[in-house]
Parts: sequence; structure tokens; C-alpha cells
Amino acid sequence: ADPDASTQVCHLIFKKWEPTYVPAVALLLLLLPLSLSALLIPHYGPLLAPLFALATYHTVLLTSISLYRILPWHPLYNYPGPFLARLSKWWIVWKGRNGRQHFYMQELHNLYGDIVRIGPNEVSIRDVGAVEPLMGTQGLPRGPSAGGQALEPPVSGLIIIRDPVEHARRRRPWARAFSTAALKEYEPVVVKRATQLCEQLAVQKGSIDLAMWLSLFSYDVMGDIVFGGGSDLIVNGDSDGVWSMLQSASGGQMAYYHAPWLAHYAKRLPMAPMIKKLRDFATDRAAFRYKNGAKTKDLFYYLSNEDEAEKTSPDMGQVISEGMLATVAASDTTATVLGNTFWNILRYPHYYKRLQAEVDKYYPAGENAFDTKNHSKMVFLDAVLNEALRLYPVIPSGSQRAPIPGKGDRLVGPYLIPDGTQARVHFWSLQRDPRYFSQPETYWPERWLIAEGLERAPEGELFAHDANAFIPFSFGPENCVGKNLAQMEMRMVCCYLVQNLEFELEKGWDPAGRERAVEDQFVMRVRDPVPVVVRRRT
Ligand code: HEM
Repeated sequence: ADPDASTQVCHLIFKKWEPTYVPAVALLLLLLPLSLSALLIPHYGPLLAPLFALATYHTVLLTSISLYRILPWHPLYNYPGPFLARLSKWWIVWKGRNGRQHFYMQELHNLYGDIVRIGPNEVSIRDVGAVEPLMGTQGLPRGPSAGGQALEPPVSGLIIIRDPVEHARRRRPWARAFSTAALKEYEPVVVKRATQLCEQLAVQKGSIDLAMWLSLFSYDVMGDIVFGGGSDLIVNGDSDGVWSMLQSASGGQMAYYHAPWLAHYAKRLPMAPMIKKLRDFATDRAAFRYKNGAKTKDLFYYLSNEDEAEKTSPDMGQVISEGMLATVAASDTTATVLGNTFWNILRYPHYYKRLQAEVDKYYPAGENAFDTKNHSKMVFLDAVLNEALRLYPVIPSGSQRAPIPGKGDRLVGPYLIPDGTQARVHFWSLQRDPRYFSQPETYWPERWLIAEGLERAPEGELFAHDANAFIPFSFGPENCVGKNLAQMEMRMVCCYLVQNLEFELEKGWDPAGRERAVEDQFVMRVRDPVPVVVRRRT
């Protein structure tokens, strides 16, 4: 009954199994010390003994955990990083509050180098040589962080599945849904929504927030593609409140990524109502969709196995979870990239004019700007989008990977990632590293043309461009499954808007200030508007 021995046992149990089952945690953290207090009653009396036992037990436990984390026998001891990050994950949560994590991690890489210990058991990497070994087919599976989003752990969307075999199985219907043939089926959706958007923008008076309109657009597109309809934000506004709820609810999410175990206790924590509302919304849409059957081959058609490609169909809970994932993964991301692209080309109007000239070349007035046949030739269109994705990757801190628990340490390029620890490539820092991209902090679309040999680098410029360090959709078997859809949607809407409308930033608005509004909330959020004045092109 030595408190020292029992805290050691408790520490070992947490280290090995990370129990999340609430009764087991209560047993280890409350009942065990309270049972020890019986021994102390003769010394401190019945009131003080339990308090004393709890205080001693937790002090010894915390000291033991802290010592283990900072002393040389911790497997990540040799990796540099801030002292307090070695002690606790709450350090990075604190430094990243208000969406500042991307800036802090970049600072850490500048200070400590290509690999930094950002938590007791986690490292961040800024080295192009680690991309393939960490995330490629021979790399590591997903880490536990995304699990923080699942308040109901038994039913989880694709993005939180860690077992590579199960992940590959669950990804099959998604892959069918985004095959080249399936993408063709979604083109009419983009045509309909981009036309609506263009008509609405053309009749707005004075200055409007283009970022918001692009967000409504991508949300409507997503609704049509995932559930075959049901959202009409461009025309009717946010009547069910889901869009504004998604916009406002991102603060504080990072804590769940760094401490995914919180999800097991989070039913009453701030994010829970948002997730529940989103789940209710997805449940309603799914019920509607089940009832009405397939009118088009939407994502639901593949996810619920209406295409009968799999022997067994998933249950409704799983389809709803996937629908929720698609809702978030498809709308916020695409809208953010579109908003960031327009913000930057309008901020540097010669880029806007150049894009307009390219659009006019391939789609002069009267030509169908939705026809995707010219996309592969539109190098400047790709350049402005790629440059927005490079400077502002929508998952700035990257996606966590970890060795399969209990299967031993893994070597990632030159870095050893021990069993029980996690690693991520920090996209924001990698894509802004001067070794991989010249003038890395500048929005400079021409770099993509120079890299292709279509233009010459400026006189005296030692041009650096490493395409392997450009991974906004991530890399390997767990990368973004919606990449082709996102690219098709972004190219189509850009061509159509630029062909038909003339945009100008609101006079007097300082576009540089928007840099400070870029937040890393796992998915990037930019709270400032892009105020523009729009008119039809004559
Ligand atoms: C410009 C837009 C987008 C960007 C930059 C983007 C980026 C990403 C990134 C970085 C990941 C993490 C991958 C990893 O863990 O390695 C991801 C995952 C995912 N994205 Fe996207 N995404 C975009 C649009 C979309 C769209 C339109 C969809 C359609 C539904 C989508 C669906 C998904 C799904 C389902 C996953 C999980 C993939 C898996 O676990 O296998 N994304 N995305």
C-alpha cells in the first residue's frame, strides 16, 4: 500500500493502454488513492486523510510522469523542442490558441531545425525527404489526433480510421465516388450553383464579402454532391443555421486534436453542441435521401452501396458519419482556397488581369466556360490556385501519423519514430521553406510557370522549386480523396466568374491585414472578409 508503488503502477497503465473507459479512469485516479486513505486515518482523521491521500497520490503521479517525459530514457529525448512542450501537450494548445498554431510551429522549426518535439510524444517535421517515408505506401498509418472529432467513437468517418487495412476497405466507395467517370456526373451541379452565384453577385449593390459568397457556393455544391440536394444558401440564405454554426464553431477545436481522449468526456464541452447539430443535420439529410432514393449518382449513392459494388452495405450510422465528414471536408476547404485566391489576385491586380486574359483566350464571350476540356491548358489558372494552396494550405499543421501501437519503432527517412509516439509533416512550414521555394512568403504565381519551363526566372534569381514539398492535399494512401473534385470545382467556378464578372477590391480596404486573420483551427479559417465591388462584364 505504498502510494509511490501504486502511482508507478497507475503511470505504467496509462502509458501502455491510455485507458479512456470512464470507470477505469475513475478507478485509477480516484478510487485507488481513496482506498489508500484508510491507512492514513489514524494519523490525519477521517476528513483530512482522503484529501491528503489524493494530494499525495496525484503529486507523486505528476512528478513521475513529468520526470519520465524530460529525462534521457524518454524515447524522444534527443529531439529538440521547447521544455514545456516536452512536459505537456497543453503547451502547444496554449501557444496555438486563437488559431496561431501555424505561426508558432513555423517559429519552432526556424529555431530548432527540421524536427521538433512539440509534445511529450509527438514530433513535427519540416523536411521534404520525410514526406514519402512518413505518408507514402510504405509509411505510417494515421495517428490518433483526428479521433478527437468523434464524440461517438463507435461510428467514425473515414478520416479517423487508424487501421490501414480497415481504412483501405472504407476508402473504396469514396474512391468510386470520385473516379473520373463519377466526376462527370457532378459537373451539372457545379454549373447550376456557379450560375446561381454569378447571378446573385451581379445584382448585389456596393461592397460585398466575396469570401462569404464563395463559402455559400461551396456549401450548396457539397449538399448536392453528398446528399443529392437540400441546401439552397446562395438563393435562400442560411435558413437552417447550419452554415453559420459551422462558421462560428471552429474556436477551441485544436485542443481535441492534441488531446483526442477529451472526446470521451466531451459531451458537455464547448464543441459538443456543434457536432451534435451537425450530426442531426446529416441524419435529417440522410433520412430524406434514403426516403427519396437516388435521383442522381451522388456521394451517398456510393457510400450507402446503392451501386452494389460491395457484398455488404454499411449501416445508416456509418453513412451518416461519412456524410458529416464530407460536409466539413468538402465545403470549408474549397471555399477557403477560392477566397484566398481571389484575395491575392485582386490584391495584385496584374495577376487578375493575366488570369482574365487566359480565361478570355479559352472562353471568349459566348463560349461555355464550364467546359472542362481547356483546363489542362490553363497554366495560369492552375498557377494562381496552386500558389494559394502553397501559401495557405487548408490543413496548415498537416495530418498526424503514428507507428501501429505495439508493432515497434519505425524509421522515417533519417528520423526514428518510436512506438507510442506520433509525427506529422508541418505543411505550412514545408511550403514556406526557402530551400524548396524561392521567395517563399510571397504570392508569386509565376513560379509555377518557371518551374514548368514556360517562363524564365528573373535575372539573378537562384530559383528553387521542389514540387515534392507541395502537398496541400497531403500524400499517400490516406491523402485527400476529394482532390480531383475540389480541383474541378475550383477551376470551373473561377473560369465562369472571371468570364462574366469584373471584380475590384473595395477602395480603402487594406488587403495585407487579412494575413493576420488566417487561423489554424485544424482546417484553416480566415475570419476577415474579402470586400469587393462586382459588376457584369460588358
Ligand atoms: C481545396 C480543397 C481541399 C483540400 C486542400 C483538402 C485537403 C485535405 C487534406 C490535407 C486531408 C488530410 C489527408 C491526410 O490525412 O493525409 C484531406 C482528407 C480528406 N478530404 Fe480533403 N481537401 C479538400 C477538399 C475535399 C473535398 C471537396 C472532399 C470531398 C468530399 C474532401 C474529402 C476528404 C476526405 C474524405 C478526407 C479523408 C481521406 C482519408 O482518410 O482517406 N476533401 N483533405
